[in-house]
Amino acid sequence: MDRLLVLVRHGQSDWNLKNLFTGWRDPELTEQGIAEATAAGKRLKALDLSFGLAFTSELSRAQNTLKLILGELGQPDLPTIRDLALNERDYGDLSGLNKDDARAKWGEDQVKIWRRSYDVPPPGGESLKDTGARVWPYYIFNILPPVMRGEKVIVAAHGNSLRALIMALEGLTPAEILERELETGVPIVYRLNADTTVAEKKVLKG
Ligand SMILES: O=C(O)[C@@H](CO)OP(=O)(O)O
Repeated sequence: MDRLLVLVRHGQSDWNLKNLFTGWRDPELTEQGIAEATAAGKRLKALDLSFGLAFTSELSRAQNTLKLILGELGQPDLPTIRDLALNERDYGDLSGLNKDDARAKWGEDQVKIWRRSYDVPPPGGESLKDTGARVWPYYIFNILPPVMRGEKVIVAAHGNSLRALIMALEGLTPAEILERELETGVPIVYRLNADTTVAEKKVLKG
């Protein structure tokens, strides 16, 4: 049975372009982001992939990325479940601030800790661990069952909500996840073993 799971971070958003902490704020895709999502759809189509079910967050950059991908695949009406559990990590008080301005104010090291450490939350926001505490149960109870039934699932979400998922899926340590970056609009294709571990992983870069 093909236990297929595709994870894709949304295409470039307006706030990615402006270098602003985004979190739960809801900017649109840029033209480049639209092109990235379209290209992601074409790459999945070139592999002859089609899906039985899609998941996305409550944020429009992820929803619109999914829509563009499904359009390319000729599956615009694919059943899609949206859930807050897949939203980006909440950046709290940093949301809306420029990342370079934050480095100038608090220092490179502190900003890296807020952005990439496992368990240090930014003021008023979530750490990656906090994000994992909502993403991972959602994965186990909602996403994994259809994957294991062979329904072929695509998840369009966010840099940090997907890093939290990937950490558990690939069994990465806090030190390993610190260095893991996800590019916008690049699908990661997983095939799972019968025991839910990863059998195969392919990153679909252009
Ligand atoms: O701003 C954000 O919400 C995220 C993703 O774009 O940024 P970072 O790379 O700092 O985690």
